Amino acid sequence: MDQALAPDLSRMDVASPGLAIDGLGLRHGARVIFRDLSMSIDGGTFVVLLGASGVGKSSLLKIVAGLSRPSQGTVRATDGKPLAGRIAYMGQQDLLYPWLNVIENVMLGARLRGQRRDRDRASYLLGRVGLAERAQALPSELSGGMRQRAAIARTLYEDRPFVLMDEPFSALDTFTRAQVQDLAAELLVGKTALLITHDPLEACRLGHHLVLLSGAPATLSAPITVRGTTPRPADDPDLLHTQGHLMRLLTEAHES
Ligand SMILES: Nc1ncnc2c1ncn2[C@@H]1O[C@H](COP(=O)(O)OP(=O)(O)OP(=O)(O)O)[C@@H](O)[C@H]1O
Repeated sequence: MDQALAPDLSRMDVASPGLAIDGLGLRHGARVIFRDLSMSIDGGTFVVLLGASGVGKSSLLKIVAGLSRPSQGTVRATDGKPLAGRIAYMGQQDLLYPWLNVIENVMLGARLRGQRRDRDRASYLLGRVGLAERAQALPSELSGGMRQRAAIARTLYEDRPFVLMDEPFSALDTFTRAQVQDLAAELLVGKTALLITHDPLEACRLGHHLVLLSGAPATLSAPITVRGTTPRPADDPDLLHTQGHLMRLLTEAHES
């Protein structure tokens, strides 16, 4: 890729605001998924949320994204402005439009908002996720991992101050996963990000702070802070130490 074509994707001149999650509760029928969850995320920090399957992580992320309503509590941006329109959200389903090719899917947000589409930026991102050759393909012609990479490119294309991602790299092979993690760490510098993963290594490579959701009703752990700049190498001693600690906490949460 010609570097002259690379847009300035990691603008750091304006730091993103933070997020204030206050007293969130959620129930489905008689079942309380969580109650009174609170968390502050400083502007420009990358928080990773982990926890057992079914504990409520996606539900929490959807509430933060404004896609579902909590039974109680609030989510606010720390600059006091509305969150609506400032969030890039990538759910577990890629939600690619089947009738649009890959590059049109990447630029979908601009199309839906009636904005000018930045084809250079979309091409650059597709190159970085290894899909340059598949820009004209339809989603049905892609593998699961390729579809996920297209969805990641679409999320990063949005260039929003708040980025929420639900297991964005789960379908990727080990090598591609590390590459796309590196890209996310690079492009999300300065953004306020909340990412869900089941992979402790991924959490430790990318997160400034790691938070566990566990129990029924679920509660949030105190944040675990990982030292060093991201993306951390997989053999970084601080990373390995934190990964071991995290594994112990996840095992304890599973057994309790
Ligand atoms: N619309 C719904 N109606 C009823 N129950 C729901 C609904 N959505 C989610 N749940 C339940 O809420 C709980 C939390 O689901 P959620 O998808 O948030 O879990 P998760 O931690 O993200 O799981 P996973 O890691 O498997 O994605 C689950 O027990 C699920 O069955």
